[in-house]
Amino acid sequence: MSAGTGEVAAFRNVSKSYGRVRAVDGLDLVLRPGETVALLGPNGAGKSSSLDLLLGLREPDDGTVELFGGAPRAAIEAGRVGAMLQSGGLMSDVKVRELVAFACAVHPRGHRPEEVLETAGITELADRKVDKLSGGQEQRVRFALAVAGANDLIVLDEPTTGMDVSVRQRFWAAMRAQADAGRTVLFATHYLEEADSVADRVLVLHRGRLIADGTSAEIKARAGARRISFDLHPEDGPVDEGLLRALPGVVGLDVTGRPDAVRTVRIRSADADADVAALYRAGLQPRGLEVTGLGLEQAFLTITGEQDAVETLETESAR
Ligand SMILES: Nc1ncnc2c1ncn2[C@@H]1O[C@H](COP(=O)(O)OP(=O)(O)OP(=O)(O)O)[C@@H](O)[C@H]1O
Repeated sequence: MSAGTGEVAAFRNVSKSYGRVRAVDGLDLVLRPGETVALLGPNGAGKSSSLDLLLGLREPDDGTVELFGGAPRAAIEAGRVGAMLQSGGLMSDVKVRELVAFACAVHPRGHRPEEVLETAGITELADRKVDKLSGGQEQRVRFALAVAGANDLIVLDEPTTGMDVSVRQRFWAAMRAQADAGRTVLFATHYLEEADSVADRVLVLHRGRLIADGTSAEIKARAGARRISFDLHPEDGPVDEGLLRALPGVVGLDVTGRPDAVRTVRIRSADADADVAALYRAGLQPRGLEVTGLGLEQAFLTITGEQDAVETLETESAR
């Protein structure tokens, strides 16, 4: 299958355990050409394990993983995939230029080494020994190795760890150029602002399960991306919590204050515009009304926190 159509990667009901730890749990996922996809999740959520499965570095216990409609190994041997992983040291006692030239030479569709050094912004490091680099410089060399050939899919595991702000910006500019060239980019990250600004699709893993999949805006909306807060005064009538809860975008509701005093209402909303309009239509007189946005970070904490609450309930009811 070509990179221009169909599926770049597919997980079909994939599970992987290490002893009693279920690192990946029933993962179903398809990546399509040209997508830039961020993989988010708390520590131990299964991000690295999923990437290892995708690259054929580990075999699933259940389910199947495909790259370009076939076995991961075949796609990798055909030079369709570039990867930048956390693990594995770089060769020691070689110069950056030599290492990059080697990666270009062995890649079935290798670029020119000078071009790769330029893309990764490491031309000035070319004559340095690989084992004498700082952590951030080493990351840039790993990046060069990931783009040494014309790949259809680039897989990056926490690529910007150790990079300073300017290197990080340069890195993402280079990555965007890869995506603009029609390549699919999949990256695991702990930096939610990177996911927010770079990815056009965000996946959230939690205890090996995919708990959210959508654009950053959709994920924020699902978490109740905006907060509406206001006061209701007792002289304006009693507070009808049922009415508030039934507003069209309400995801969460919190009402504080004594029934006979000023009550403060905080709403987590997926559609603040509709909720505010509905408040007035219902004849309420909200005072000091404020609508604030929720960042992806808060959205992420909200949905992973909600998932924890659901799992606790499930565990308790199963007892
Ligand atoms: N080789 C292994 N042997 C045993 N357990 C493992 C192994 N690799 C991962 N695990 C466990 O599997 C779970 C998922 O780990 P994984 O590294 O995939 O998560 P992650 O989302 O990448 O985490 P982090 O954000 O901390 O890098 C964790 O509980 C981890 O301890």
